[in-house]
Formats: sequence, structure tokens, C-alpha cells
Amino acid sequence: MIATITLNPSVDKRYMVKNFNKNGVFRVHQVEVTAGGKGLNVARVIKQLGEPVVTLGFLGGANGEFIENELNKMGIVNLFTKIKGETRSCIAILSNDYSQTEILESGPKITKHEIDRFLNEYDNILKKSKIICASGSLPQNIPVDFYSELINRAKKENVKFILDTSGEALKYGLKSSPFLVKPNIQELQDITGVTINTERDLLKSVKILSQYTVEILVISLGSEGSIVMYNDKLYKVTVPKINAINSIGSGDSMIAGFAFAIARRFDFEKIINFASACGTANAMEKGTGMINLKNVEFIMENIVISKL
Ligand SMILES: Nc1ncnc2c1ncn2[C@@H]1O[C@H](COP(=O)(O)OP(=O)(O)OP(=O)(O)O)[C@@H](O)[C@H]1O
Ligand SMILES: O=P(O)(O)OC[C@@]1(O)O[C@H](CO)[C@@H](O)[C@@H]1O
Repeated sequence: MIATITLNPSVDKRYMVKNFNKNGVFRVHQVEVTAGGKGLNVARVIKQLGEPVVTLGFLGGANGEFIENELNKMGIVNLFTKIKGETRSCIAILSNDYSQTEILESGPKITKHEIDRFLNEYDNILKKSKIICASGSLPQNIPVDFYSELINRAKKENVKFILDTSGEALKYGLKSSPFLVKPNIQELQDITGVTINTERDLLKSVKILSQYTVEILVISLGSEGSIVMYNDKLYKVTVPKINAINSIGSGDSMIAGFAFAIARRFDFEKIINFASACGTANAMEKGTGMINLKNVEFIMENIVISKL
């Protein structure tokens, strides 16, 4: 079984707006709302792939209820810890010039008692899981090294830990050697301090990150595919050109693809191929954390993986 952790879930609202820019007033011509936060997007895609998945994290208030209802509708197992605070909302503004503007709330304050209840549930689930996918930012009052704690507990139970987060939470997480990490280019720049303009800058940053002990290191590059490091070898993954409608959640869909392919024990190149295709398939859909399995198959045939 795969478990996803979303410590800071969110009700994601996507506003479709014509000619969006700074300082204007805009009428929204289409709104979409999903139960989001990275880990929930991951769970939705794992469910679409047909693998059992359970979800953990913190949920509270009216937004928490909305997310619970959505999980029930999708038949996704909900092991979230109930909290007093209100789960956040995040807004994405998509415009006709293909711009994507995201406004992310910081999330509720979590109490010590709520953290303890979460950790109890987590320890239970570690005994039943093959893979943990922990994704996204930390809500308020969660210690910055919290992912590190979760990784250490997973290691004791021999459970593979996939970490997809940013900033300080990623820095601390890396110190505990997760099985797989997947920063995007912005997250890589933030963590290494290297501004990336050229492939040389990119490879320099990958080298800095490779000082941490991580089994699979993935740098996702949006429509440019990704760079993957495994067993001291570097791979460049080129994905086909597609008609991208909404690439928010492509990273999460890629993580879902990795978790699924690793759980099913695919060989290494097929793992990269499958995960990348899930990321690309998400960009072809209106919804966030949504894939069409027929598109995944077609994309897989058109991905090129080369050794660097
Ligand atoms: N426009 C696109 N065209 C083709 N493939 C894409 C596109 N955007 C994303 N992908 C695929 O999805 C993968 C992950 O995308 P990306 O690097 O945008 O992740 P991310 O920034 O973590 O996304 P998010 O945080 O919104 O989930 C890429 O490596 C690629 O395989
Ligand atoms: O604040 P975080 O947790 O880093 O990111 C939150 C978020 O932007 O990530 C997802 C896309 O990957 C969205 O569903 C969600 O709103």
C-alpha cells in the first residue's frame, strides 16, 4: 500500500480569467475547485492508476469538511488528523496568455496534541505501507525538521520515503536521506543558491544536491522533462510536446507515477518513463492531479531517455 502525507492540504481554486495582469479588476469566467495540497493530488492520481492509497495529514473547519467529502466521493481512505484550525485555500489564476499565477495561504496553526495524534496514526500506517509520499509545505507551528523525523521513523520500518517539498523543509529532509526527492528548478535554485540559466548551471546544482545521500534524485523541468540521478549515473528525460492546458499538479502526478512504478517493481528506465508520462498527462487535463490513462500510454512511447 502507498500512503500520502499532506500536512498542509488546501481547497484549491482555479480561476480562468481573460487578459490577467497586475492591478486590474477581473471577472472570472470559469472556476474549478479541488481537494488539493500536493499529497492529495498525488493520492488522486495513484487512485486513478488503480493502486490502494491512504491519506494522512491535518484537516479542519469548513475547508476540511469539503476535502473529507471529496475524498469520500473518490473512495480514497481518509486517515487525516482533525484539527481545531481551518484548512487553507490556495488560488491559481490561469489566463489566456498561458500565464499561471498562484496565491498560497500559509495554513493553520497545529497544536502539540494534534501533532502527537498525527504521529500515532503515522506509526500505525508505517507498519502497513511499502511507500510513503510526503508532499508540500508545512503548516504553522510544525517544526522545520518534521519531515526528517518522519523519514527516520520510516527507515526503522524499512519503508521507502518519497519527499516533495521546498525551502528549509527540503533542506532538513535531505539530511535524513529520503529514498527519492523531486525539486523543480525553482526549488533547486532556492536550496543550492545557484541561479540556473544554462545546462552547465543545472548540472552544477545537481552536483551540489548529490552530496546528500538520496537513492533517486529527480529535477523536474516542466515541458523540458527532467534530469534524474541514480547509482551515480545521470539521465536526461525528454518529454513530447503536448497541448498543455493546466500544468499545476504535474509534479504531483509525476510523484504518483514514481510511487506506483516503484511499488510495482518496474525496472529503472521504465520507472522514469512512467513517472514522466504521468506528469505530462496531467498537463493535458483541465483538472489538477488528473490523468487520462490512454494519454499516459501514448506519452510513454514518445519519451526519450538518454545518459548524460
Ligand atoms: N507543459 C508540459 N509539457 C509536457 N510535460 C510537462 C509539462 N509540464 C510538466 N510536464 C511533465 O511533468 C513533470 C513535472 O512537472 P513540473 O516540473 O512542472 O513539476 P512541478 O513544478 O513540481 O509541478 P507542481 O508543483 O505544480 O506539481 C515534468 O518533468 C514533465 O515530465
Ligand atoms: O504550499 P505547497 O504545499 O507547497 O503547495 C500547494 C499547492 O500549490 O501545490 C499543489 C500543486 O502542486 C496545489 O494543489 C496546491 O495549491
